[in-house]
Amino acid sequence: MRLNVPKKRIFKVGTPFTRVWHDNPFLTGSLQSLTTLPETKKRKEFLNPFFSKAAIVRVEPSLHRRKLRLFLDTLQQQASSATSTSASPGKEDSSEQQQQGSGVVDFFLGFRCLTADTIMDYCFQQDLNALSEPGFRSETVEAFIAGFDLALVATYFPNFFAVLNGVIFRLSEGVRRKYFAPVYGFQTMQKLAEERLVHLEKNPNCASKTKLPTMFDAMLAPDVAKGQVTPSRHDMIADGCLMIAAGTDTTANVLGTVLWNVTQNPDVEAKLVQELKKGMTDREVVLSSVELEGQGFEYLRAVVKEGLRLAYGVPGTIPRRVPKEGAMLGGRFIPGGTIVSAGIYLQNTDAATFPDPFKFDPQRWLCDAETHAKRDRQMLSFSRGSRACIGINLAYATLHLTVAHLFRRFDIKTTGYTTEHDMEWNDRFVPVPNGRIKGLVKVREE
Ligand code: HEM
Repeated sequence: MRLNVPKKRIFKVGTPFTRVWHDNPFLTGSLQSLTTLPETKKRKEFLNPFFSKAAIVRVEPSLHRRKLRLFLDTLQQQASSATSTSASPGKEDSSEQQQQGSGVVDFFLGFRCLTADTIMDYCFQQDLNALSEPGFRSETVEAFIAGFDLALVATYFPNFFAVLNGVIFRLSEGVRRKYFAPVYGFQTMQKLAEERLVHLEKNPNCASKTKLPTMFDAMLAPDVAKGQVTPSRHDMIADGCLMIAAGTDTTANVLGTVLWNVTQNPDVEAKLVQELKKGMTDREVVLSSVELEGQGFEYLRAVVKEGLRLAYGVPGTIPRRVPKEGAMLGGRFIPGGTIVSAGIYLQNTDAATFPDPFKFDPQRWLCDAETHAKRDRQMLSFSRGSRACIGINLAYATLHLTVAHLFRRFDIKTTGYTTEHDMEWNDRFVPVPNGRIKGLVKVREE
């Protein structure tokens, strides 16, 4: 039952509405698969400190800003090597163009390489080196992307999905890779998480040398006095897969939404660039996310917030089971065990809270405190309550840093390289667009 009203009752701290989970060979055992609050709380005792704001800020210089520099340097090379003849709007294969130094960049892939490398480096202290692949064409990232083709099958036809996996798992790696890319994508995530865990088990002190623990370090060193128990190996690997699956596309989608909408709205772009030029006088300097969350970057934050709203996070259902005694929802009694859901898409486009809801209008976030709080409460992009997104701080840091430096340094033209149709999306658990957002990159004039 899809409900648009009682999200405050369902998505709150200590909610009696439990997560619904269908068995899945990759993610069962992970935080996301835990349905009851006590078991969720136990796992979060390990994970929450790792994803806290303080923890993210602490690693930022060696993580985000390093990855961001790599990303920006690649764009810089593209912009510098562009020739006047090679980049013409409407050419079909802009990834090829990108390799030839035409100045056209496949941002769909670029953003995913950035988010995948950032998340993996943060969680495992080891990334895919995807940002260094020519044209951002990382085979592993492409396999992750293909993985979403199976997400809906896994959600709506879990039994068929289990049988399918059983069959595909028996095939050789080469065959899986060639003919079953979505499954191969998930298997790749599983393998990477496992490799990292094995490495840590064999080298228990390696994190203390770098002072940057991975998410597994906390789990491998439980606080026995607090009654903590290391999750099983299988469950830790599932958590590793979960972080890549949950954080890569979601964050990259917001970046794509922002890039498209800003470049399609000259007034918005002019305002954003004006603010960035004022706050970032030297365009080569990389600021911290804390600086970008301070005074002088209000419009930047409004742009990111509006991008989050219209990227829809997980747009379809985020299902919850009604507690066994039943519940009154929207003035009706709903029997216990019924599966209900409030879709993020419906919440984020509620016309009563967001007038002209499909318009990309960062200005709507620059309002009085009461209206801002009301709009903020209505947004469900990261979900809310006990099962809200655990990666919200990592996501915000990535978004503020990337949007600020991307638009400060580069003038990007998407018209002629990306169409409205490319940007229309389908629900594959996350929104998957028809095409890929591409743009011609030039260094912005001072
Ligand atoms: C803009 C980026 C992101 C958006 C919009 C987003 C959105 C969401 C949403 C809506 C949920 C709840 C899903 C549900 O209830 O079924 C969720 C859960 C989750 N997210 Fe995110 N997410 C983002 C980034 C990240 C990142 C960067 C990470 C970590 C690397 C992450 C890790 C998780 C995890 C582990 C859960 C499961 C929490 C639980 O089961 O209690 N997310 N996210």
